[in-house]
Amino acid sequence: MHFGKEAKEATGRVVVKVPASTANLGPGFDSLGMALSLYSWISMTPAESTRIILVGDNLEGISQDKTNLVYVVAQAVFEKAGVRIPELEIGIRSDIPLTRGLGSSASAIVGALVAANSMIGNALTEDELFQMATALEKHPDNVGASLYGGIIAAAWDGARAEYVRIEPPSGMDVLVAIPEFELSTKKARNVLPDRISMEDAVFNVTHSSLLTAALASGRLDLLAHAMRDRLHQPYRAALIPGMEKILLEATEHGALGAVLSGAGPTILLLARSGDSNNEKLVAFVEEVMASEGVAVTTRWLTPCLQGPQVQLVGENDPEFNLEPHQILSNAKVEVGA
Ligand SMILES: Nc1ncnc2c1ncn2[C@@H]1O[C@H](COP(=O)(O)OP(=O)(O)O)[C@@H](O)[C@H]1O
Ligand SMILES: N[C@@H](CCOP(=O)(O)O)C(=O)O
Repeated sequence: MHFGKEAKEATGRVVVKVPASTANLGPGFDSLGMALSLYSWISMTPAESTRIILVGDNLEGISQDKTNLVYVVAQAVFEKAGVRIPELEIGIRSDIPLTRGLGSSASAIVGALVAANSMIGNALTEDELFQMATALEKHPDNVGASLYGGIIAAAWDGARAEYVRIEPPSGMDVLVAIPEFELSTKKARNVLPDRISMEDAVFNVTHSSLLTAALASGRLDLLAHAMRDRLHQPYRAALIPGMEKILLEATEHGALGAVLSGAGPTILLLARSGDSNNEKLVAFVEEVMASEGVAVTTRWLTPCLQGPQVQLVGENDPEFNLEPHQILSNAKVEVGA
């Protein structure tokens, strides 16, 4: 039983920084994921009574009681490890906008798993965390990318998830066009058909395989061909005005490839770093979305090469007595490896 040992260890504060993720990359539905240079932070410490503090503007509507996803996931870790820590002080800050297809839920799940596990001396293995995260999220693409960083190719059979991590090719930047409106993953999965034709299934298997191999071998020239999809994007297009035109025409404006990010509504474009056409690409995307009356925020990101970074703050550390919002609201908060 872990109780005595871990309960004693769980006295300090843990701060975890977790990357956002983009899933599918076009044809790799529920399989391919890439971590992005956009982050959320979770601080966690045992407390006399549970308090959940939300920091920043991106967490509106998130529950602050024991139904909160981060609290629930942390308790699942303690239960699996045989530890009881029912009351927690949790601070959450997220630069990842919610329900936009940038993996906010996966980042919250991975952050909660890693923070809770760090509190109890890493009683669970990384693989156990990946299995738990996949079962919670119901697909391994976002959680795998947030947990391992880089690009992951994964498969889940409902019982066990396996993955291979791929180092992202160098020289590749990521442009995201984030619409103002929200689209929950649940809603965007509900529009998918129960059955597809053999022709479309073959199209996706072949393109997903080519894409995985192209990413693994740095063949950026193949992305435009390989990032096409017939499994989910055509059905989701009706939910995202402007998406179809951007996906069709982005390569004419200098993109290496363009896809729906996760379940949307964010549109993600890959481009060569430092390409002189990159500002024109932004203008093209903004014009298309504006012509559809959709307000978007465009941002350049890069693939994030590492998973969660953990900082342990001991009880005697002066930082321990700061309020979570003081720790997390500092824009420069950087968590060491
Ligand atoms: N930090 C967080 N704490 C608690 N719940 C969160 C947090 N981040 C995301 N969530 C939950 O995940 C939901 C968004 O998940 P989802 O619809 O899959 O979109 P996405 O993961 O693409 O942002 C939010 O509405 C919220 O319920
Ligand atoms: N494979 C999933 C990915 C959902 O990603 P999210 O970031 O939108 O939650 C899907 O396409 O449904």
